[in-house]
Amino acid sequence: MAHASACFFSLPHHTLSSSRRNIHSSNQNIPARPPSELPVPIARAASDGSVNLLHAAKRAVDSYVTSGMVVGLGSGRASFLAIQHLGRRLRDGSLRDVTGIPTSVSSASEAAKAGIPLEDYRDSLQIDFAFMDADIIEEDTLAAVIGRRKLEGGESIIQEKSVMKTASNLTFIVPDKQYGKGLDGSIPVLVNTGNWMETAEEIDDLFLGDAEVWRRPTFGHADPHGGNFPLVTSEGHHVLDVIFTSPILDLAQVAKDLDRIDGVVDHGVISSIPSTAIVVSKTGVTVVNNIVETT
Ligand SMILES: O=C(CO)[C@H](O)[C@H](O)COP(=O)(O)O
Repeated sequence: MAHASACFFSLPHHTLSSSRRNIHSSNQNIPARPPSELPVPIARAASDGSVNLLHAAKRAVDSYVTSGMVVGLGSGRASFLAIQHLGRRLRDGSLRDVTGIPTSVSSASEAAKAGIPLEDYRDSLQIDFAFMDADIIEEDTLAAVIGRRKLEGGESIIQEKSVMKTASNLTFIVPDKQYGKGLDGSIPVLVNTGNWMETAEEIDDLFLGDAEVWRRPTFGHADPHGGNFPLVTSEGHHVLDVIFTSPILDLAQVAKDLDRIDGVVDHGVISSIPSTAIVVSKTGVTVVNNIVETT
């Protein structure tokens, strides 16, 4: 089984000229069968929208993966469904010669179970397509936040972002309640451990009144200092959760502001790259993109 490499390099950002950016959305609702027509366990799932999560995961694979591709395998519930579907398509022979690049230890393990041939991420890789769950997606820009979840050893926001930025084509899968404008909640920020408190104070000053900054604990009691067991990631960083209590109006700007602070290594915002979002609701899925149209 391939393990995610801990060695990452700084990769070129894809840039979008804002004047050329043409955001459009296509409402492609896949009608869901009414729960009454479905077998009982699926009917139960339908009522909470998880059948549509499966539709979205299948759609990410069926619309974008073709034989011979190198595919970045995301992390999270929908990504794991997509990994399982990709494994099934490889087993039934409708797809061939696909190589998976896991974004995390858990996606590597899910892919190994699904029988997907894997390679570790490396700087020189060409990744044709990647899919990923997101914690939130900003409407229109499709800037995303990842990494709110508990990191279960070996997980790496840096690795996940490297795979996503390298992919020629990127699709997020997100529930509709996590898609919109002015969403709030936390943004994880990776910081050097030595001067973490100064870094935390600078971030606190930057977002004064809009956010609180808490160091993430490994387990147990949490407080602004990270409790008795503050988390140190596999790459040796602390995670500061910048918890926005006011709506975040411009995620790309938040990312730029964070990038300027000494001691900040990376963060969970991914912005300004061409991407598609498959937005999942109880009634279906909607596909939205921010792809630049060249004329
Ligand atoms: O951080 C993330 C990926 O890096 C995802 O946002 C996270 O895994 C979401 O998980 P789920 O969709 O299962 O709630």
